[in-house]
Amino acid sequence: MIQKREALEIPSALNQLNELKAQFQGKTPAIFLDYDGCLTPIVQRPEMAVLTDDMRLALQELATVTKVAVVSGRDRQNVAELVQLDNLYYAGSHGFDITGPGGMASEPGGAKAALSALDKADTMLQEKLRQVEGSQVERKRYAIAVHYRNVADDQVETVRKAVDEVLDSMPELKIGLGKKIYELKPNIDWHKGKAVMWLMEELGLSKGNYIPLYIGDDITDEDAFVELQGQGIGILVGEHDDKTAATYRLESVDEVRVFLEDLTDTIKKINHG
Ligand SMILES: O=P(O)(O)OC[C@H]1O[C@H](O[C@H]2O[C@H](CO)[C@@H](O)[C@H](O)[C@H]2O)[C@H](O)[C@@H](O)[C@@H]1O
Repeated sequence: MIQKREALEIPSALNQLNELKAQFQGKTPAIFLDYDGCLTPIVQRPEMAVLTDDMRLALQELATVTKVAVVSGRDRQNVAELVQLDNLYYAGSHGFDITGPGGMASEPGGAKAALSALDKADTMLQEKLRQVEGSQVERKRYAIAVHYRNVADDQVETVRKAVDEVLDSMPELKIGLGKKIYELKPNIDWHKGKAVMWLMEELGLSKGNYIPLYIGDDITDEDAFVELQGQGIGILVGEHDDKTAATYRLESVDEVRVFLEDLTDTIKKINHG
């Protein structure tokens, strides 16, 4: 039975570090990280969310001691270019498009069939929203984010209506919600949680020596928190509009970096017995 609580009811990962690490039970944590709101703060536009050198260094160090994957709603190529580290795994479009070191590349959710619907929806949305000031249509390979962060409050309904109209004519797609975005995604039972478990299997991490640890801030990260209850650790950054299935929380992107730096030292000790 999945447990969900208010974000403020769950303990801080930094305050309860020892308790959290006890759950590793000698296993090495494999690290799965969301990008926006986790590795970079939420900002006005997607192209402004740039990774700091400090965070990049923390990720680089971590990837020398364990497997590290960025699991993002962004386009996979886009997020890989923002992170700029080639020893990480990247799952883009909410886990539909995955690459990793050594030329690893896979699209395990089977989203290719939705490509032409996404192309059509992209064109329709660009057309419908051209007049809505502040709106932004962000095409990813296997999703479209319609941003309304910079849209006047009384125009947000117009954005939603345009999204619903497009979806009405496209059974291949479904809606997803996020922070000031409506997302159009393939209408397939695949999400970040399934992508995490797929990576655990594919990388041979499910055999008992690794425990998955996922950090994220948004509603789409809940699929991963749900998947990991009882078999891993979920950490929510900040809060979103709903209850969470994560078991710990971190306040901010800065706290994520501090936590990851500590984790690198801990994993070094685990790996050296
Ligand atoms: O799964 P994530 O890596 O967290 O990606 C989720 C969405 O993040 C981006 O949008 C969000 O961040 C923007 C920059 O801070 C912000 O302006 C926007 O309001 C947020 O919703 C990204 O642009 C989307 O494609 C991702 O789906």
